[in-house]
Amino acid sequence: MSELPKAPDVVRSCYAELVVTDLERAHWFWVELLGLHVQHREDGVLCLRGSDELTHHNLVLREGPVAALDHIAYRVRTPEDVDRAERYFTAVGSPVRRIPAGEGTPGVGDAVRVVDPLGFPVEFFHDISRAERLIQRYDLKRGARIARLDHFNIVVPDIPAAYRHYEALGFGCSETIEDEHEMYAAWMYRKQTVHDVAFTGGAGPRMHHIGMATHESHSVLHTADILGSLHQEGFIERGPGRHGVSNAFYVYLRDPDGHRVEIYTSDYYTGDPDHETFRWNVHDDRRRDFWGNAVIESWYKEATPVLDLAGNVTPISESAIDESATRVGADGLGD
Ligand SMILES: O=C1C=CC(S(=O)(=O)O)=CC1(O)O
Ligand SMILES: [Fe+2]
Repeated sequence: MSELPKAPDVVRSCYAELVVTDLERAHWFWVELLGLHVQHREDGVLCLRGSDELTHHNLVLREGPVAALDHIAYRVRTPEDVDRAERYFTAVGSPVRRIPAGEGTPGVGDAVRVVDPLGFPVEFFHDISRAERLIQRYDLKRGARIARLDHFNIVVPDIPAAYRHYEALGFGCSETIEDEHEMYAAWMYRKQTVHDVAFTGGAGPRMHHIGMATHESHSVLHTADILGSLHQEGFIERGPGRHGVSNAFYVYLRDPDGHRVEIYTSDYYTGDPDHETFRWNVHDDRRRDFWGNAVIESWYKEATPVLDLAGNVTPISESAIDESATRVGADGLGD
């Protein structure tokens, strides 16, 4: 097989574009409840960001008929890396579309969108509009006090294939869940934290969740308290709790369309060149919740469909393995 072109130099996971069926209802959840800042609004589109985000957005909500992931987006180091992404994904046989500045997502410059080998719609871009510095605008911080987007979690039927794809893009691996036969999950990074992307085993391609970072664990608790106060506790799916993997403090919510979001804080540094992968045994019931709390079935089974470059929902393939069927203490749902 001839040598592949050089992969693009990914800096970080930057934003996701989600299709929502009712933009006003989504505005209530993501802006009024969670406190994301509105950077841009136009007919049927909302561009939102956390307080630490210095570029145009971390989340784009676009009103449409079917709740789905339109694309996830990685920022690359240079404009030339957008060209590299186009060459690389063309060489691996992916559908590729170049999107000139002004013709794609508001605020984003020249970009390339692909359907990657895992079936996910992914954008690579460098140029994006700058935004007002809100890092110390404590007067504007509300709800979950979200700082920035931290990661994407994607559902894939073949975890080793996902691992190989992202390893080829230069991602490191911080943690895995394994046994002597299988890899059940993996967390991979380009920025120097636990992950930019994680893989959950299951029927896919589907989007499991977007992880939004907040600075303090009391903001995670405060998010749950706000929902309780509003008698909207039904939006809480899992947690609050302490993860085994990543050591982060977390709560998972489902938005009005069922899109899952994790409010996440206090993971750790992974930037040394010899950083070693920490491997959890699938039979350790502290792996997903360090206190041994059960992972409810919807967290393993439910996820968001993804669109192809034509905007059609991508069919999914079943997974050969099912972590939730592994009998492990509190969260084994199998026999
Ligand atoms: O961000 C994450 C960190 C850890 C976990 S887990 O539930 O601890 O595996 C899940 C997660 O991928 O959402
Ligand atoms: Fe996560």
